[in-house]
Amino acid sequence: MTDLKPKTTAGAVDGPDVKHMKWWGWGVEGTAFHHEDKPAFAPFVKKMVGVDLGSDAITAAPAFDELDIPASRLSSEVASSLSLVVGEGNVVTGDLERVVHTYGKSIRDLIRIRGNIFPRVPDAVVYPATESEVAKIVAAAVEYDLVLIPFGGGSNIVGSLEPMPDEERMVVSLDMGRLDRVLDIDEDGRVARIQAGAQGPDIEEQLNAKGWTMGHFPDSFTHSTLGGWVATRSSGMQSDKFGDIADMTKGLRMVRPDGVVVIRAVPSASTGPSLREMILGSEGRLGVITEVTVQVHRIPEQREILAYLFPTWEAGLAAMQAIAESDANPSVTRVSNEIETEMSFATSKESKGVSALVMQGLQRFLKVKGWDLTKMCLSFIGYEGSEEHVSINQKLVAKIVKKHGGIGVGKGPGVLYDQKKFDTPYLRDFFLDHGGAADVSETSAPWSKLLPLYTEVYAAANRAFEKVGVQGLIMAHLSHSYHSGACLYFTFAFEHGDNALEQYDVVKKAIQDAFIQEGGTVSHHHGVGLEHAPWLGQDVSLPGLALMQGLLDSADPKRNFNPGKVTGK
Ligand SMILES: Cc1cc2nc3c(=O)[nH]c(=O)nc-3n(C[C@H](O)[C@H](O)[C@H](O)COP(=O)(O)OP(=O)(O)OC[C@H]3O[C@@H](n4cnc5c(N)ncnc54)[C@H](O)[C@@H]3O)c2cc1C
Repeated sequence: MTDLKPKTTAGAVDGPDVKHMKWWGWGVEGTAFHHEDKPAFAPFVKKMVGVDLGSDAITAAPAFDELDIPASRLSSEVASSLSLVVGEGNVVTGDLERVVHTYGKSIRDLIRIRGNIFPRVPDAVVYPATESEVAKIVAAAVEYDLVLIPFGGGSNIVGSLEPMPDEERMVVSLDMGRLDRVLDIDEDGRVARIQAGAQGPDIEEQLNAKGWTMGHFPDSFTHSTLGGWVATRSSGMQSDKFGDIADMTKGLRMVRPDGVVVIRAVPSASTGPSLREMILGSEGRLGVITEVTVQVHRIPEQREILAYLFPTWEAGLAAMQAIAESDANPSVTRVSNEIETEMSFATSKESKGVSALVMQGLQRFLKVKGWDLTKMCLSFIGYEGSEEHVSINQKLVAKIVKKHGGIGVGKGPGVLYDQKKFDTPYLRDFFLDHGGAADVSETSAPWSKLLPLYTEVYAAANRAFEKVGVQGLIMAHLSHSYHSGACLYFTFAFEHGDNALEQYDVVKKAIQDAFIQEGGTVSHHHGVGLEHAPWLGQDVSLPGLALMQGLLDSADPKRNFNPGKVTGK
């Protein structure tokens, strides 16, 4: 459990036993990134962005009692009404709880938290335990004209949670964390009914205990919820095999003021415009998702992630496309560009003894083959299923890798990648401590457009770095492959000045503009929130945006449900 004890919160009330991340950053207290055993990391960061990790932290998070948190505006009438529904201990107005529920975890959010920027904070956090309690809170939201913001794990990075700064009405954050159970597994239909507030580890523990897995593993897995995944159209790293959350979601229940929308879990339906699809990605604007029926799979007999190296980024991309076109069916296809590859090696522990010799031998071998090692790209490909399936697929992929000039480097790096995959987010807070800002932007585009898009994103980001006067780093990987194209995931970083938010906005805008200009989408899996809303009209067309706004306006005429998100209105 995260240590959520505030330093000073006059009038704070302890909430129920629901897991939250630390108020100022990613993950749990007491866990942090460090680089003492990674000798190549500090020199890499110094070379790429000029930040000196050897110096003491310069922008550590403030003490909680230094924050200026607007007082709760919850009226005693509304407090009593909500307490009647969920019990007094589950209506929390303490400052710490309200701050934890204000933002997600984007770099904008982290900078604002460290900068003591809290224009509007929820006035209360309410913890329902059942769907009928959710229904009564939804009714209260309409009756008292409250703003209700469903809260999952608070991990989104697009501004999907923050109350609008000029919101005059009372704002209630509806924390779904007590609805965290797998309710039922239909072994014939291979679907499970799961409560929306269940976090990734809750889900997998309960399913694994019965021999099943959902197979949804976003990088934020440890701190995000099923309801949040559905409400943002999330995608996990094994989507090549299991699909995105939109594919996995077969049915759901969503509470609205006029009752519960029930999407039954049938294999496929021809029942007019898809309500299921309308609710996917709705970011709390159409109602509160209480339960989702997802497809599940037997825990595979065998699971392996193998590492490969390609001589260039172009070769790596071409190999991923060829794998997508082939009969192979891997669970993960991922290839990093040369800078991200260098970063991966820089964040590895120093090789010693036999592994150092192997590494040196490999480098000599690749040089003899004519590789320029500064252009080399690291790839991970995952395999899951029966022993036979894994073996056949590894053979199919090996042929494709060879054809594209790559080589296999075995299981070792894949095992490490698999073990460390959920630790990377801690790096951002550490970097921020040292005056560096880092964030991500992701898109998807058809195979034929990926390389031109990649080239333009690089050029646009570098122009933006120059404009704001920083030495910036941008790196990329292909993270999810589809029949028709793939997701490209960019990470950018720079040493920020006093105007970090303005600098960030310039770089982020340059990248998002390039996505749209080059035929990509505004977001492959992070959703829209407030952050991506300015590009939505260009992405879905203006008539498309008007249609979406029409749906939101008619579904929520008084704008009680997370107003402002997705469409910006
Ligand atoms: C370090 C890091 C790594 C990430 N990696 C990935 C990744 O690999 N893949 C990926 O897809 N995303 C990733 N994300 C983004 C984020 O984890 C996802 O957007 C996730 O789906 C959010 O889930 P959550 O439970 O935290 O939702 P929250 O952040 O709490 O909420 C997000 C939105 O969903 C709404 N919502 C939440 N629950 C409900 C509900 N029950 N009913 C209705 N609306 C609801 C909220 O109102 C809000 O609008 C990452 C984020 C970070 C910080």
